[in-house]
Amino acid sequence: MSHVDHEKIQTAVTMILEAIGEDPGREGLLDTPKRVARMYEEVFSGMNEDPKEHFATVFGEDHEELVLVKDIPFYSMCEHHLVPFFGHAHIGYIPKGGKVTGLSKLARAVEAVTSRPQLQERITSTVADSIVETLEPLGVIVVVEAEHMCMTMRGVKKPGSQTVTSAVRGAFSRNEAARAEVMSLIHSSRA
Ligand SMILES: Nc1nc2c(ncn2[C@@H]2O[C@H](COP(=O)(O)OP(=O)(O)OP(=O)(O)O)[C@@H](O)[C@H]2O)c(=O)[nH]1
Ligand SMILES: [Zn+2]
Repeated sequence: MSHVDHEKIQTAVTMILEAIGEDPGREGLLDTPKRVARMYEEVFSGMNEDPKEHFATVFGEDHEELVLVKDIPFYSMCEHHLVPFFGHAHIGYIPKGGKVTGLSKLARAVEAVTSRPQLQERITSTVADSIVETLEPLGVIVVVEAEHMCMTMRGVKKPGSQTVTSAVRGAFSRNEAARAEVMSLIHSSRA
């Protein structure tokens, strides 16, 4: 069963089209309310997903050194304007006690958290806290870099501006050198 109410979205989209002076009955718009409902089902597919569930896959690998998955692309919807913001997430953690998770699970957690109306700060801290609560690592650092369409196509209109947020937990919050090392690795292959 779908987790979104398609009929409600269709009614709302029809009303928005009328409100802006469009004719929802014209040919090009006839299926638009249905399409938008399907699109919202897809882009908000993480509404009922707990990112922590992805960290159930744990390997008993004795690696108490940095694991960094960087440049994880994501798309999300800004909760203030319901327009996209998109960019990359970088996740580094230092496992403890053999609790090493599958690399793809870090990207899956990003997918779960970004697939709902969001704030960039909340994406960043939710991913970091999910890792802390499940893998109990020595440290976690999450960096998110994004462009917000509400700042580019409308409003202040500043295309190209990037918002960078970070969340640091455990060893990374106490150790400036460790933090600096991860930041340089994140940006190492950039032009
Ligand atoms: N902190 C934070 N702010 C965000 C995010 N996405 C969008 N915003 C901001 O949310 C704010 C909403 O401000 P409001 O004054 O309520 O709305 P507005 O009149 O549409 O604001 P403008 O965008 O300045 O035109 C704007 O400053 C957006 O840039 C986000 O992920 N984090
Ligand atoms: Zn916005």
